[in-house]
Amino acid sequence: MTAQIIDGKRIAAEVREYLQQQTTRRVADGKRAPGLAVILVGQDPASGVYVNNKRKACEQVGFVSRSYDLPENTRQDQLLALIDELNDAKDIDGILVQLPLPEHIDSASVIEKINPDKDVDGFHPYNIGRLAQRIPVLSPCTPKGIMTLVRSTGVRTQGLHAVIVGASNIVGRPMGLELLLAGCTTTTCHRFTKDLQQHVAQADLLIVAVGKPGFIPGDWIKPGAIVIDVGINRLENGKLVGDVDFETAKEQAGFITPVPGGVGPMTIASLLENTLFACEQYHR
Ligand SMILES: Nc1nc(=O)c2c([nH]1)NC[C@@H]1CN(c3ccc(C(=O)N[C@@H](CCC(=O)O)C(=O)O)cc3)C=[N+]21
Repeated sequence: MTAQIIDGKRIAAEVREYLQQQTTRRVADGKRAPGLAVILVGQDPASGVYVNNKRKACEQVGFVSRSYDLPENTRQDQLLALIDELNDAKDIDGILVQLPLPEHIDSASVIEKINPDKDVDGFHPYNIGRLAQRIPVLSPCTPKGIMTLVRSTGVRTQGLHAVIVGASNIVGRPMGLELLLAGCTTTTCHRFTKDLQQHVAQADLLIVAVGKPGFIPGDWIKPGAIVIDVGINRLENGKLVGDVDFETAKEQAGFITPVPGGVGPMTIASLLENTLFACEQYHR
């Protein structure tokens, strides 16, 4: 069996097309375009690439993007003051602070400072709490994008056994909530999980977000499973690979996302969806 490739790049482009139409309509109606502020602290090269992709995507759909590139030695109180200013800015609907932040800044305090109505990353405890209670919400972009990718397969999610490998704040744990709400039976595996292989083998839907190249070998995967690879690992030869061994996995899976061109572009499309949602809900 050879898996169908879930083309995240194409699906993300379709989402952006829709958002662009909505934005054009808003502007034609005399309303302002959605505005996103993107804050990057320090010079991490990978973060730089992602942040530029976000800014480009914003402009492409007609949103206004405001960029803040702050030096590595920015103090926490300076960053909090900037967030305060953006919380009050009438033309800004979304505030994104790229993670990870430098060691001397406490990310939790920064995330909690963002007005939950402008928290387009969906990381604020208020929004995570709302997600847990199934109240419509700004939800974390990567899990949100993954739900769009899973829906694109046409497979009904109710009753599937979903196994998530990785329990981070930004992917694994909110992913578990999304899948639970979609009617899956969910298992979340993490560094202390015993016999990971046995859990992976049970997965009708497998989500892997650990950040280790080729961490899941193809022969662990249940035949016909939907496999979503969140990892983005750059090898020494410059090649980008996921956490799943793609070549062997595609012989087992029913559907699989590639890296690059899978979850990454969808994460950005979901960020734009959240920004339009924030604009329409809260700052008409
Ligand atoms: N506050 C915050 N929000 C985030 O959403 C956030 C973050 N911090 N920190 C880092 C992670 C990672 N992330 C990606 C976004 C796009 C691609 C992406 O466009 N990937 C391309 C390849 C990009 C490349 O060439 O390196 C692809 O998979 O095809 C990847 C990763 C968002 N994150």
